[in-house]
Amino acid sequence: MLARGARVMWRGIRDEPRLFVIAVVGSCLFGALVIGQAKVIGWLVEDLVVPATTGGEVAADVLVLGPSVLIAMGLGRVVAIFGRRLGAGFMQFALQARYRHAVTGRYLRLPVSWHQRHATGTLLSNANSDVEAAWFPVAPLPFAVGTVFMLVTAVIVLFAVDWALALVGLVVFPVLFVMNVVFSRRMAPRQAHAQHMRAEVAAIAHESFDGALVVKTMGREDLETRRFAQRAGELRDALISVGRLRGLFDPLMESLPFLGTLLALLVGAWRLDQGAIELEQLVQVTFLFTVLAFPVRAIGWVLGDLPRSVAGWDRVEHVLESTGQMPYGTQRLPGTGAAELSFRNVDFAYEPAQPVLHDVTFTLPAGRTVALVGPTGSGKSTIATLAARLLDPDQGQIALDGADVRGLTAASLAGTVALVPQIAFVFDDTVRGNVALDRPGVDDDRVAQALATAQADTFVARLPEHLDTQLGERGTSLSGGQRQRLTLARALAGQPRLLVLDDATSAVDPRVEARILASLRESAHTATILVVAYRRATIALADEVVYIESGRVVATGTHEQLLATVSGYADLVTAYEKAEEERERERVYDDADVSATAEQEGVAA
Ligand SMILES: Nc1ncnc2c1ncn2[C@@H]1O[C@H](COP(=O)(O)OP(=O)(O)OP(=O)(O)O)[C@@H](O)[C@H]1O
Repeated sequence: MLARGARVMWRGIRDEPRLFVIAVVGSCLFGALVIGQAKVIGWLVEDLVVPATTGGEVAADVLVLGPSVLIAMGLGRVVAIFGRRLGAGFMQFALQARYRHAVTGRYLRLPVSWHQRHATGTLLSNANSDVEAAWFPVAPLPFAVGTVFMLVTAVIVLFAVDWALALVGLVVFPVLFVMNVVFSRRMAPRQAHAQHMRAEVAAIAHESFDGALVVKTMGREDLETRRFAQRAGELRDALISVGRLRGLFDPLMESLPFLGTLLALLVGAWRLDQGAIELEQLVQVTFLFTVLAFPVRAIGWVLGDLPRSVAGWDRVEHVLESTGQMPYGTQRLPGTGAAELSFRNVDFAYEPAQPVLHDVTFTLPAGRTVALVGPTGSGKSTIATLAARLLDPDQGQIALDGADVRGLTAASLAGTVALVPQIAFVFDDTVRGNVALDRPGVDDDRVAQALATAQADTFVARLPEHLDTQLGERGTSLSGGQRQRLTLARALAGQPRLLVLDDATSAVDPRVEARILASLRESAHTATILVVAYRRATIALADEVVYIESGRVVATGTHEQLLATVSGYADLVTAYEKAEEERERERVYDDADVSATAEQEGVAA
C-alpha cells in the first residue's frame, strides 16, 4: 500500500512540481524555525527567565535581542505556513482539476459500447469523488515531508546536546512512525471498501432518479427505498469501521509525543543532575518534544489517507487506461451537398460470441432518402450508429463519398453526419442554445430555418420567450414530440450532408412526420437521409428501402417492389399499418400541439 500510495503521490509531484516545491520549502522553513525557536527559548530561559526570577542580572542585549529574535521567527513561521498551505492547496485543487478534465475527456473519446457497459452514477463518482480521494493526501504531503526534515534535524540536534536525550528521540520517533504504518495497513481495506460503496450508492441513486417515472408508476418506491437503504447502510457501516479505527489510533498518536516529552524531562533531569547538560539544553529539548507532537500527525494524515487515495486512483486509472478508443483520421471530406453512404461487407458484434450484423452491404446514393426497415432486434439502430461512426465495424468498411469514415477528422465527421436518436436529449438551456449548440455559422436565421424544416417553429413561436425560452433540465417543459422535433432541428442546423434518423419522430403525429419528411426533401440544403422507419407512410415517402432481417440485408428496392417480392417485408409493413391504425384510434401521440398546428395550417385535424 505504501509503495502504491507513494507512486500516486509521485505522479502528483511530477504533474505539479512547482507548487510542490513551494509547499515543501515553506514546510521545511517552518521546521527549521521551530528547531531554531527551541534553541532561542532554551537560551532565554537560561539567560533571561532564571536571572530575572532569582534576582540575578539580565544583560541588556538579551532583553532586546531575545524578544526581537522570537518575533522575527514568529513572522518567519507565518510566511512559511502561508507558503506551505498555499502551495499544498493549489497543488491539490490543480491535480483534481487536471484529472477531472482527463477523466471526462476520456469519457468523450471512449466509444458508445464502453459507455453502455458503465453505469452513469459510477462515471460521475469516478470524475468526482474518486478524483478527490486520489489527491486527498496531497494537502498534508508537503507538511509531512517538512516534518521528516524536522525530525531528522531534531535527532541531529539531540545528539549534539546529549546522547541519552537523543536515545529518547530515537525511541519515540520510530515508534510513532511504526504506529502510523500499522494504522495505514489496517485502514487500507476499510478505506477501499468505503470508496467502493460511495460509488455504489451514487450509481443506485442516479438510476432511481433517472427512472423516477418507472419507479412511481410501477409502485416501486418502497422497493427502491429498501435497495438504496441497504447500500447506504453498507456505506454507513464501512465509514463507521473507518471512524472506529481512527478513534482507536488517534488518541494513541496524540498521547505518544507527550509521553515522549515526559520521558525527555525525566532523562533530562537526571542528566542535568549529573552535570552532563545545562538547563538551557533541557528546556530546548523538552520544547522540541512538545512542538513536534503536532507536525508528526501530518505523517499520520498522509499515511491514513493513502489507502483511500490508492482506491480512488485505481478507479480513475481504470478510466484513463480504458481502451477501445476510436481515434479519428486526418482526412477532410471534400465537396459539399448530399454525401453518398456505403456499407461494404460490414460485420459487427457487441459481444464477440454474438454477431449482430453479417456482411451488410448497401449504398445510399447522394441526395436520396432511404428507409431502413426490419423486425425488432434485426440491427437497424446498430447500422444507424455505425453510419454516424459511434461504433466501428469488426470487418468491412463504411464510407462517405468513397472515403472510409475511420480516416476522417472529428470535425469533418461531425460536419458531415448527424444522427438523431429516438430518445431526444434537451440541454438545460434556451431553445436557441439547444439548436445552435454554439456551432460557428449557426446564426438565428439558420436556427429559424432548421426549426421550420423540423416543424418546430409553430410551438417555439408559442413559447413565452420564443427562441430565448429556457427549457429546464432535459427539456421537461416540452412534450416528447416537441423534444424530438427540437433535436431534429439541432441536427439540421448543422446542415449535415448525411442525416440519420433512428426512429427520431416516433412521438410525433404521422401527419406532422409526413410534413417533416416532405420539407426535408424540399429543403434548400440537400442531404442524404437514412431513416429507420416503423410507419407505412414514412416508408412510402422514401425513394428506396433497405430491408434487413437478423443482421443481414435481405432485399433493397422501392417500397412497391419489396411489397410485391418479399413476403417478410409485406408482413412487417402490414403489421406496422395495423399498429398505426390502433394508435391513431387511441390518439397516443405525445405531441401536445399537433391539433393546433394542423388547424392553424389548414390540415384536417
Ligand atoms: N449495447 C449492446 N450490447 C449488446 N447487444 C446489443 C447492444 N445493443 C443492441 N444489442 C443487440 O444487437 C441486436 C440488434 O439491436 P438493434 O438495436 O440494432 O436492433 P433494432 O433493429 O434497432 O431493434 P429495434 O427495432 O427493437 O429498435 C439485438 O439483438 C440487440 O439485443
